[in-house]
Amino acid sequence: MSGHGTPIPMTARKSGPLKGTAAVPGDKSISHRALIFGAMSVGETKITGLLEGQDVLDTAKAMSALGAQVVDHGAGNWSVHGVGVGGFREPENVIDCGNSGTGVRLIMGCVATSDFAVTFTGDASLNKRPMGRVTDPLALFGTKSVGRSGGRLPLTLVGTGDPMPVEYVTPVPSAQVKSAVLLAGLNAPGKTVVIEKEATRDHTERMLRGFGAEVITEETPEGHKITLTGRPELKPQVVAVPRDPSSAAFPVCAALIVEGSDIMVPGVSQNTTRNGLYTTLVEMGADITFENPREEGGEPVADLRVKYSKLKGIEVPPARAASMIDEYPILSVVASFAEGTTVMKGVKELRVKESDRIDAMARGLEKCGVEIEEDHDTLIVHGCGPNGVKGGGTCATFIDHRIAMSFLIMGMASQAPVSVDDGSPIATSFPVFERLMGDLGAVVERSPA
Ligand SMILES: O=C(O)C1=C[C@@H](OP(=O)(O)O)[C@@H](O)[C@H](O)C1
Ligand SMILES: C=C(OP(=O)(O)O)C(=O)O
Repeated sequence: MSGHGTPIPMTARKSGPLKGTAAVPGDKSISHRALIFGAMSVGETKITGLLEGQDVLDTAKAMSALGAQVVDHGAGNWSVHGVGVGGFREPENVIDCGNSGTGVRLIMGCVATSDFAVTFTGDASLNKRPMGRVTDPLALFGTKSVGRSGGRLPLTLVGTGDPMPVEYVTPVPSAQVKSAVLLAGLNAPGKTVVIEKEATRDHTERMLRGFGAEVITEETPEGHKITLTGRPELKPQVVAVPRDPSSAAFPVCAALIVEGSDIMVPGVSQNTTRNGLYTTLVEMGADITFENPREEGGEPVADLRVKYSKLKGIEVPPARAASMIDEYPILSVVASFAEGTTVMKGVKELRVKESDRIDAMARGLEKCGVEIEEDHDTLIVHGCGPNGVKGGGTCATFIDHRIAMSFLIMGMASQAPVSVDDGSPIATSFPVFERLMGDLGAVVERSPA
């Protein structure tokens, strides 16, 4: 099992108006996939703007262990010399995916239909997360797995060299599950079909098409149906990774709650499977203008101008959850500064992320003087409105980058500073968070343990 490094306690204090441009790093979902699809292509894929967060670096290492040649050329420029669909070799060692659910679940998919075994592990957070949601559908191809109780890591997957094509209805809204099945289907004969009741992020479908696979998506009475034709020859691509809307959420939300702020956040995805937070913020009264709409790296993007805003609480439609699943922690911070109540229902998937995010946010918000209500599938935040958020808490982050960043953003607008016990996981998805927020005028610092 990998560790997650020495804890880094951090504190954020009430900050002056935030000003300037926040150019956030590359999209994490697309970065993982660029490396994986590059490794499954025949020839050299060139990637620019790759997110060099630990989650993605762990996927790069895994692709090397499986036989691809992965080269870091510096400044986000990478190349992957792929081995083709069905061309992976048995790794000599355990594959350690660190903190990354996306990494481990997608890589399980892409080795499931190869004729060898792979053992996977991760850090203390990843090793608690459910893997049955991926190993169950992979078993339909003929793949076997043995893990710890509850199907948790460390886990050995015994791939099959003689896979069956599969039709699978996903029982949870999860792009990771959908992607694992489609990746396994790449090396299966015939057509692999995934049906999801609620559409989840569609980067796998878009990018696989870009790499030359036949992927058909259609709306059916059963749900959103994706059909992949197996055993394509994937063709190497030049991938320009767009900026990550889930990382952009942090400076955007900081600017909304820190008085007098006015910032630009360029290149934020408007992909409807990812932009639920931005729709929600506008409904809450956020002053955000979407400038210069265009396409970047195959994704619709816009430059966001964001100004401090007086916000009101709203009820977030549960049907929007998949398109903003990683943004509920920072939304609950914004909701704390709003006037009125924000109701987030249909969010039980948050309980199986890097931490139980409903519990982690609820406990930290209470410590900072915010009144909340929760049940298994719901988080309700009673906004402090004109009274302001007291702050003053030291919040536990449970090896979860989004919990750490959310509470630090809260500290930038609270009456008293907000601390987190460990900001080290921020490096998994947003390694330049401290510098970027500091450059905007935020006061965030490493505090003595
Ligand atoms: O496919 C992906 O890249 C991701 C899917 C989401 O997870 P689920 O598919 O498990 O909801 C999301 O939370 C994660 O950060 C990235
Ligand atoms: C849930 C997340 O990532 P993963 O599932 O890849 O660990 C996230 O980044 O918020």
